[in-house]
Amino acid sequence: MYVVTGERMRQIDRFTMDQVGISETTLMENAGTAAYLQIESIVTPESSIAVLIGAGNNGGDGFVIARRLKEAGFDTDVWIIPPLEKIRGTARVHMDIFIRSGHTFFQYEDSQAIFDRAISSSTYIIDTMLGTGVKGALKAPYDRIVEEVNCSRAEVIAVDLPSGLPAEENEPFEQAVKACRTIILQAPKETAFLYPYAEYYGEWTTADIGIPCKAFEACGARSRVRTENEVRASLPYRKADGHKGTYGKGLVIGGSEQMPGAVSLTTRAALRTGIGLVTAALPASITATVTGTATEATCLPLQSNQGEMISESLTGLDLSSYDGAAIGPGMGRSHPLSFSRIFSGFDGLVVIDADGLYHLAEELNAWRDGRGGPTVITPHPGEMARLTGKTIEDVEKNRFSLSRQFASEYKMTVVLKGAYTIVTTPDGRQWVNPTGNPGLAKGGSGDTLTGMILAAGLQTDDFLDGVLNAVYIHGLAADQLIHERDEASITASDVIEQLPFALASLR
Ligand SMILES: NC(=O)C1=CN([C@@H]2O[C@H](COP(=O)(O)OP(=O)(O)OC[C@H]3O[C@@H](n4cnc5c(N)ncnc54)[C@H](O)[C@@H]3O)[C@@H](O)[C@H]2O)[C@@H](O)CC1
Ligand SMILES: Nc1ncnc2c1ncn2[C@@H]1O[C@H](COP(=O)(O)OP(=O)(O)O)[C@@H](O)[C@H]1O
Ligand SMILES: [K+]
Repeated sequence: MYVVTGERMRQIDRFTMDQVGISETTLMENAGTAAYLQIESIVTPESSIAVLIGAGNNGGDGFVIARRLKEAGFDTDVWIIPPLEKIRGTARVHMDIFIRSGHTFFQYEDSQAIFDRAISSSTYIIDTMLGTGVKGALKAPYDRIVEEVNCSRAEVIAVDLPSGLPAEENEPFEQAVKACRTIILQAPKETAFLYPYAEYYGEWTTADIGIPCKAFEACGARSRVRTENEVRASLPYRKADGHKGTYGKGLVIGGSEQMPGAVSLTTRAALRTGIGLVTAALPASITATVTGTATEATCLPLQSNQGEMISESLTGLDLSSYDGAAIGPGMGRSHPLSFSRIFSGFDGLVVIDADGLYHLAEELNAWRDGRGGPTVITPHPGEMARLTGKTIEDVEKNRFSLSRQFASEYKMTVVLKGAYTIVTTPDGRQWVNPTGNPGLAKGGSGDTLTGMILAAGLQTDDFLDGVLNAVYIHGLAADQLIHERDEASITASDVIEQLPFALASLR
């Protein structure tokens, strides 16, 4: 499933019409019919339905939906919001089909008092006023109507986009329909995965309107949602004759006297994700904490000062016997640490997280040319802000484009965490992760993910599959936990102990 901007969707529509040869009239018929079939399965025969139609093609979809609802015998009132002469092109074609099929409509400008009553007495409102063509703040009368729709008790079903909401990131908006559900046409738009926009969609589904995959590829769509099927298909199996070396030997570098638990979580998560062997490189004074909780791990005690590892202990590390390393969880920030030097001659997977990202930000230029092996960074929005010199607000407003810029500039795979984590490769491919819940918004969740990424990345032929699977399964484990437990009380340790079940559910 692709994720698009409004502009990309327009290019894809145009390609489908001009190069594939499916006319706009057919696409609109498909869109309206696909949306109708979903609406029909939600509404009941007793429902009273109001379809609100705008001037553009979103309104055109509305005419098809309204025609199908009326033909099926549903109690449906159709409200055309703009003056009739504003409805042109393909939307006009479908308006004429609607009229020639013998159906009637109301015009908002002639009967505002009746409109107000209809809005307050309808059980369902179908919002086909504005879609991806919305520009700037809502003009009259849409501003007033959106307010009224949002105050009504009706269940609001938006088509493609809640009217007024932009399709892509970093677009300001003041007002939009707050839908209970949104039926998104063909491909989710970026804002379905960005807050606060995402709240306006309510629950959403997609409706296939017949646009071929080729149109997405030809128009350069590069963002997708990671699906469960893709995770299942790329999940590694244990070979009958496999041994511990087959599944990766990983080094977790981190921990401090102030934060001994982080490296323990990372190590345990790596073990539960199937790594063959894991070693924790950490200040000598905290080895007992880690071995006490991750019995299966081996330790590499490092020299420290004031409870934190020092530069000399890192430069002395011999990485030659490891397939990959994760660095950063709980390591502290008191002493300057340079990673570029220790990893420059290492061609294994490197995952950088937490305090590791603080040290990385101090020497970013040294990473511009990439390394021999893949580098994955896992910033939360605060860490991404520091890495990019932006504010957290800027990061949250530009999650797709900033990830892409950073991944390309520093040749790293960026896992920008948060609700709907986005994974971006240096060549600009992007995946939105659909799993996870606010139960994960708790200290230790990120440390867990880091261990999972290291372990999963060492077990797949392409490390990227491992990264995407780890992000998906981390969220899936948390989603499974909240079936029976309260979201607020799940911990990172619970997530780690759920991993065997989450993995089993994907086999
Ligand atoms: N192009 C295609 O092939 C298809 C498009 N489809 C539908 O078409 C939609 C996009 O159609 P359009 O590009 O016509 O755009 P819209 O239908 O979103 O709206 C454009 C209209 O809204 C008005 N408008 C824009 N900003 C406004 C504001 N701030 N306040 C008040 N009015 C405003 C414009 O003057 C214009 O009349 C999609 O969201 C989808 O629902 C579907 O029919 C499927 C096929
Ligand atoms: N609201 C949410 N919905 C889904 N996932 C979330 C949500 N909040 C946090 N997460 C996930 O939880 C993890 C938190 O990581 P991070 O902030 O680094 O935690 P810590 O540093 O405390 O270990 C990330 O994987 C993030 O995507
Ligand atoms: K709409």
